[in-house]
Amino acid sequence: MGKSLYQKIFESHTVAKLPSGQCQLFIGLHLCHEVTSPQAFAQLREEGQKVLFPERTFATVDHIIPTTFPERNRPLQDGISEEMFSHIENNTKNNGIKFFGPSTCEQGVIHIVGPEEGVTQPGMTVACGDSHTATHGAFGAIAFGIGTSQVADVLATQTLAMSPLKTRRIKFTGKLKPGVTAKDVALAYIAKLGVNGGVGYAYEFAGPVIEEMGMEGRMTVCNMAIEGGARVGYCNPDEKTFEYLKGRPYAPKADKWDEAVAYWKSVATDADAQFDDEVEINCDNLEPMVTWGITPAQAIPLNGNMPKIDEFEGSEKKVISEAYEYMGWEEGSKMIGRPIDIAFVGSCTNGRLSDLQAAAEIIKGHKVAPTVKMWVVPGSMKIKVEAEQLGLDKIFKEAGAEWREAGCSLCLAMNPDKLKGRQVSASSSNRNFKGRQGSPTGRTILMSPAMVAAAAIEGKITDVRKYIK
Ligand SMILES: CC(C)[C@H](C(=O)O)[C@@H](O)C(=O)O
Ligand code: SF4
Repeated sequence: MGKSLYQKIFESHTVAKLPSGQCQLFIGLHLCHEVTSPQAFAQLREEGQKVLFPERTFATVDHIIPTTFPERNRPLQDGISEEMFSHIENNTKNNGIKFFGPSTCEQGVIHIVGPEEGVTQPGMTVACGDSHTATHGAFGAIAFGIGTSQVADVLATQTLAMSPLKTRRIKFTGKLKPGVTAKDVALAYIAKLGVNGGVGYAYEFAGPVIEEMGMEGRMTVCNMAIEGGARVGYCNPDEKTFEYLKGRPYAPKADKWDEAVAYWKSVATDADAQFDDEVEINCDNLEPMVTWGITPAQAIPLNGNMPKIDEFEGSEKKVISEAYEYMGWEEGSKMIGRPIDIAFVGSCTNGRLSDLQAAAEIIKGHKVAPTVKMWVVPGSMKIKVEAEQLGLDKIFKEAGAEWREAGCSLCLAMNPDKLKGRQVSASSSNRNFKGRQGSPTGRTILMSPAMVAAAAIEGKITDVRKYIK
């Protein structure tokens, strides 16, 4: 019987069976950011341990770094942020770990930098102290988030104690209509399967819609796996994957390339592989999606109605009521037409070049509504440079948007970018939890970058398809 990519990679990276029944899994690539690593490095120091394979860890600074000058200048005004920044700089320097920092113009959100530098490759196990690590699964890797104590385990042993997950293949069939994007696909599967639907599973994203999608779209789809409860989400590697990686700084060089591609091809799911579960989602009639509530699963098609509280029972009813209470909308009403205050294009979900291009295409020749502030935050410094070479910065600035430096920015607001009071944000990020964007009463509406741009123009949630040229 054939095997899935998940099974192949998990088995080939298992170095031992532990007395606990778990497997000791070798971690090919470890990614680090400033929030979840300082304690792990401190633990190693206290225990007198060394980083076993420093060449397998790569780090950057993303969450706390301001996206404007002079706030970005060191020392950072916020003491805790400055401390985290110095820790990651010193810890990487003292342990011989590569740091993609702002001074070398390689900095960015870790899940954007890994693929961009070519350190993320098919067939790998990838771990990072961050829940959105499944992003790297877009390359045909098993990638998952870990906690700080596990970060210490990886630094010291390059392995983790893990149990294999069950597998679910989600086949996206049909064809996306114009104006419908990878973000809408992501919101659609989470809305269908629920925020806990993927608990205990690795999600394989497959089918013609995924095959058609570019690498950046696949990263968006995988990025949000955890929002549907799945710690791992991946796509099978194909020619687009190899094309994306070719020539990247850490990708295999010419003499090693063919060998690498042969291995990468070998890890793809076999035609006769069995899954614990299979789901099909037809995308022919998929509409642009928007969230209305406080979880990414509380998402509806743009022209749809929000649910009525009475349609639900038990704990589900409680979550729905809580969402209405927090957001302050009338139950059963629509999201289209609701005013927004902030429009945010960025994050590891939708802060890549194609996302900025999609937003720029919509906003070109228009102005941001006077009631709205629009922030465009490239996911990495390299993306910023590429976007500027294409003139995207000018398009945004002419429209009245702010063009910023790379970082997580408003996605989690662990930096100066924050909502104020009850502000409503149209956001291309991945989480709409209560208080997520820096104000304890702020409200987040998740959507695609193109939808954010359209909302910025009108000052309210609107149909992006009106603006497709
Ligand atoms: C700060 C970090 C641990 C966190 C995560 O794990 O995802 C953050 O990136 C987020 O998106 O909420
Ligand atoms: S961009 Fe947002 S989701 Fe991604 S790592 Fe940063 S805070 Fe987390």
